[in-house]
Parts: sequence; C-alpha cells; structure tokens
Amino acid sequence: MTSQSTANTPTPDQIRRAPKVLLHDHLDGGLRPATVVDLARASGYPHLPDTDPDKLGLWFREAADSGSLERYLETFSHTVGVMQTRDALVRVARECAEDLAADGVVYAEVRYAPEQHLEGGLGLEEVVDAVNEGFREGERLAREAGHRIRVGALLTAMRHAARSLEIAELANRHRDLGVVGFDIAGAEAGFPPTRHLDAFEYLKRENNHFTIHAGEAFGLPSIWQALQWCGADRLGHGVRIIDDIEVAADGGVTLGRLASYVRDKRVPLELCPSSNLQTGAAASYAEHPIGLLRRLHFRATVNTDNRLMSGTSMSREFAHLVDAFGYTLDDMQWFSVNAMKSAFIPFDERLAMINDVVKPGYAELKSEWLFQRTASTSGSAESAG
Ligand SMILES: O=c1[nH]cnc2c1ncn2[C@H]1C[C@H](O)[C@@H](CO)O1
Ligand SMILES: [Zn+2]
Repeated sequence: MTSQSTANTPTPDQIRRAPKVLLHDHLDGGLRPATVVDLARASGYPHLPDTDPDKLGLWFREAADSGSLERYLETFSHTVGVMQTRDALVRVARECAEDLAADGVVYAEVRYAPEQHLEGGLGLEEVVDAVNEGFREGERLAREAGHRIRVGALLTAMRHAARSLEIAELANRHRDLGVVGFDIAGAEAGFPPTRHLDAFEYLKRENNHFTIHAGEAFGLPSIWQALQWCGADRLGHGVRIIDDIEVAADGGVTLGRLASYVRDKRVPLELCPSSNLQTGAAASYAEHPIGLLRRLHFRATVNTDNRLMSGTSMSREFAHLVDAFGYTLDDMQWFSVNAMKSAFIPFDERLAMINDVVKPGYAELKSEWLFQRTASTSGSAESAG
C-alpha cells in the first residue's frame, strides 16, 4: 500500500477498534481456512485442493481472483461441501460472529442459502435453527472476550434455482427469530431478478425486507428490475449504477434517471470493493466507484462479501479505502451510520445502535489525539524551559 498519511488518517489499530456495520457478508464465504480443513476431515469430504490451512486460504484467494463472477462462484463448492451437518453449521456461524466481533464489527447481517445445505439430510428449518444457534453462541463468546456484536441472518435463494418462494416463506416464518430478511444471489447474467417476482411480491405483502444482488456482473437493467419490478429495499453491490453517472472533463457530474432515483430515494448500496476487484467489476481500489458515490452522497456502505475468497475483513476493506481515498474516521463513521440506517432491524433499534454504539465509538477514537497532543505539548513546554 502507498500511504498518504495525514494527521487525520486512522491507524490500523483505530480502524480495527472503530465500530463497523456490515450488511453484506456470506456465511459460506467467510470460513476460517483451518475450519474448512477440519470439517472436510470430519465429514470425509475428499475434494479440497489443499489440506494445509495457509495454502488452502491462498488457493481460495487466487481461484476467486478470476475476473469473472461465474468462476469466482465455483470456489463455493468446497465451503458449501463441508457445511452439510448441523454441527458444521453451528461451528461456522459461531466462528463467523466471533471473527467479526474481534474485527470491531458491532452489527452484521450475514447471508447464506439454506437450500445449499440439505445434502446431509437436514431440512430447511434445521439449517436455519443451526445457523441461528451458532450466531447466538458466537455473540455470547464475543461478549466474554470483551466485544459486543449483534448478528442477524438473511436467507438467500439461488437465482438459477426455483426455490425462491419457499425460501422467502422460510425467512418470513423465522422473522423475529434471528432472520431479518431475504436475498437472491448467484450468477447474475441470464438470471434476472424478475424470475423471482412471486417471492418478492409475497415478502412485500408480508411487510418483510429484502435485498437483491444486482449491478455486479450485469449492469443497469438488473438494478432497474431489482428496484422497479421487484421493490428491493437495498442493492447487493449495485456498483454498476456508475454506468448511469457521467463525469465531464471539467468535473461536472450528470446523473441519469436511474442513478437519480437511487440517490434521491436513499437506496442503500452494499458495496464490496475487494470482491469487485476479483470479479472484474472494478480495476483498482483507487478507481472503485465508491469514491465518486461517497462524494455524491449516495447511501453507500462498505462490505466484505466473502472474507475467505478475498482474504479480507471489514478493517482491511476500510484500510484499502483509507489508502486510496484518504478517508478519515469521519468518513468511516459516515459509512457505518449509513449501514446502520439501512439495516433490516426495527427503526428504534437502529437509532439506538447509531446513538449509543456507533457515534460514541467514533467520538472516543476521535478524542484520542487530544490527549496525545497534550502529552507532547507539555513535553516540549518543559524542555523549552
Ligand atoms: O458476490 C456475489 N455475487 C453473487 N452471488 C454470490 C456472491 N458471493 C457469494 N455468492 C453466492 C455463493 C454462495 O454459495 C451463495 C450463498 O451465500 O451466494
Ligand atoms: Zn454477495
């Protein structure tokens, strides 16, 4: 990394301690490499490309670095392959909550596709119960280790499959029981969100919440359908909204109708910088549309997508953005408040998280320099005699 260090640049330690809010993270994309190895051994899964955790972690990052969403998604066969028993699901969810909490995440919505975890004989309900149990255990262990985190689940339906209504009903049944919303994921090109209109219409009738992976590997038509046909509350990625924004040579900016709608309606964008670099949606951190979208005050949020496949964490995503755009703790707070405002939990709880957790956390970090300066000023005053 090239560092454009300024007095306002948060240190790596401050980035980690800053309260962060995560809306887009896949459970099956965030396993510890050592856990993949353990679970494969326990279940007799024979297809792992490596059984050394370090080498396996590297393999995931490199294999996912393919420049195409389709090839990126192939790597999930190994994580999904070892997440087919109740014990495996509980463990993966528990470690997920612990890892996020240790990284300073205070609120997370973590998604997974229950339909992909039935090969060992579990039913859909059992999958959801196991993952919820793991999240609750992880929250408790994190609290014992001095971290506070709250984790909600999003149930994903795979967009190439035909179970979305069933999964939407599952999400609705588990509402207020650890599941806060619904999503569709998988290859985007050729699988428009309108294929799943019945699921979205059902959820709207139930006053439930959903996000849609859109505008990642496919552009504006996918975003337009997700919003105007399906009624998505948020956009998973949505990064290609940039295609509807023109920046003139003199720096003047013109928004098309769709980009204006997204900004005017405060549609949350679940942006995932590292993931986009791997699937070819952006060329570098410095060129990632998040820079422009933040300047134009879109409801932008920062997310990990798949911590294993990208070898990342929320702190690492922010460290890259600090490096690329010179972001300060105020920028980090802005992204975190945006994300908290866009969460699927009730309004009063979001407000309390913002006012009682996120803002005080940043205030604490921002005040640290005052005491450092007092110390060094008094030191120099003394030496000046
Ligand atoms: O970034 C993504 N785009 C589309 N689909 C994705 C992405 N990351 C993960 N998935 C898929 C693969 C997982 O098995 C599934 C459920 O988490 O969601
Ligand atoms: Zn995703």
